[in-house]
Amino acid sequence: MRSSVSPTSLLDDGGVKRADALAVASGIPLAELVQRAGRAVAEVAATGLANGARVAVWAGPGMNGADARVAARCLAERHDVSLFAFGSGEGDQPLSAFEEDRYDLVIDGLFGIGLQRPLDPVCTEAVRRLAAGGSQVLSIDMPSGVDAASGALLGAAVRAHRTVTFERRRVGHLLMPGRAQCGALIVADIGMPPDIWNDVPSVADANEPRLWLAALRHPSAAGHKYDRGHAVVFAGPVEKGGAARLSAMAALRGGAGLVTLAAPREALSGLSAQVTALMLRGCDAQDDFDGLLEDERFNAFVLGPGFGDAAKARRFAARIIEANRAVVLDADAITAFGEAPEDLFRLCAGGTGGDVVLTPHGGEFRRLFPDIAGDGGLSKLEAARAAAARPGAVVVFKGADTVIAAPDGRAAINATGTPWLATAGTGDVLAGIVAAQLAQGTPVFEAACAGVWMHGRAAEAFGPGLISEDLPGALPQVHAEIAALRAPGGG
Ligand SMILES: NC(=O)C1=CN([C@@H]2O[C@H](COP(=O)(O)OP(=O)(O)OC[C@H]3O[C@@H](n4cnc5c(N)ncnc54)[C@H](OP(=O)(O)O)[C@@H]3O)[C@@H](O)[C@H]2O)[C@@H](O)CC1
Ligand SMILES: [K+]
Repeated sequence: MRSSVSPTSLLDDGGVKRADALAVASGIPLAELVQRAGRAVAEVAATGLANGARVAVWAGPGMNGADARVAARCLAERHDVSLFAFGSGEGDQPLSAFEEDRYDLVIDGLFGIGLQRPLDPVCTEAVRRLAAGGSQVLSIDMPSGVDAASGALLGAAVRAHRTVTFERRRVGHLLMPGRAQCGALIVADIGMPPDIWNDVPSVADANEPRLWLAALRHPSAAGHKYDRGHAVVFAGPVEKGGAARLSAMAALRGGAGLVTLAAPREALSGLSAQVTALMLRGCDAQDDFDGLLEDERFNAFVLGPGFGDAAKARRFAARIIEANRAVVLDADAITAFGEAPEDLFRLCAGGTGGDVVLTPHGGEFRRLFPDIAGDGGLSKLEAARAAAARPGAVVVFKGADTVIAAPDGRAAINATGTPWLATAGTGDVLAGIVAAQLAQGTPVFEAACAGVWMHGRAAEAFGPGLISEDLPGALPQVHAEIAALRAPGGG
């Protein structure tokens, strides 16, 4: 847990409470914070609402409900507002009287970070009625029913079109399924004194450029291709060559100066018909492989996409790690250790430990870390963090809410990407983009974070209809975006 909160920081309940306490100690009463939060909600709510629009506001028993009551009072100046109360506190009607289909907007202020248990039957019934109708829904802080600490649904939960939170996001805003329940997330500034954040604990970060921008190596005008490293992607049998080729293309577009596809000789002619900027090299016997490792210019490796042969994958992985070279182990290279993951962990512990990136999706994660995956009490963030500590490698736990975790406890949750990324070959591309960062000398955690962000951003830039082959071609736009952020005055 870091003790200094930056804009990428994600807070838990304790962090929010600490921020509140420090703000109070600095002279802002809690009631004033609630006023500011409520006014911020009203401001977001009013966007796009015509005068006289019908608005239903749900108010729960805690401060989430208090925010809702302030918002209701502000909105009542121009709109037709009905307040539905649950638990203590006044309202026009009890929540049990809520009927759907009559409102232009429903504001959900039942529970925020204080929700610790499933919604009770009255709230559950209101959520069911809301879901059955067609109203726009704005949740305050968290959609009620979602656990702010993990993004888990505690039972029935509001599905919002928009969620407005305050100052800093919570883990549940980024982890699925909570993230999907939030809809569009708006972070409102409620004027917390900036210096309080030095004393607020952060549980993790959102994976955004400001987290790793300063660590990226960037091509310089006077630079040479060798300055940007030489990545090697191992290919397997010819019929699986597409995966390694995708990975290698992504490494090149990702910014590696040179990329070599190292393939069995029988696969070379098939590959050579389909590559131009990539270099090819035969790699069958141990001597071929040793030759690669002896040449220090090859400084980042990708092993796994379309590789096949599990025994060979284990051997290659062992030698690369023992040689302390940066490597992304993906797909077949992860599966190869599925029977005996402790062999992989031992290897990582024996090497530098820092320059190994494992990129499991859910199924591969379960095979490598069955006990962690089987612990239903752990969020995806906690699972990734526990996994990274075990082998001493950076773990990229993939999915719609990819978590990147380092052995030293740093962790980030990704927020870029589209549902179109769930298609064959996108994982191969990700491995290549991460390798490109490693080849350029970016430190391993930042390399993994940047690669994951760029991969998702490339998918967003391409848009619907994406297939994995489109991703490398979308990377130039992403590089341009990053370059703009680095320019004086950028982000
Ligand atoms: N800095 C910031 O970000 C700021 C944040 N602010 C706002 O404060 C919110 C957090 O407020 P909070 O701590 O009062 O918690 P909240 O979510 O209202 O719920 C607690 C209440 O619900 C009750 N309860 C819980 N579960 C229940 C269930 N299933 N069924 C029934 N009851 C249940 C629980 O009762 P208890 O568990 O004690 O029995 C308690 O009464 C935060 O989300 C944000 O909106 C701003 O106002 C200021 C600045
Ligand atoms: K809420």
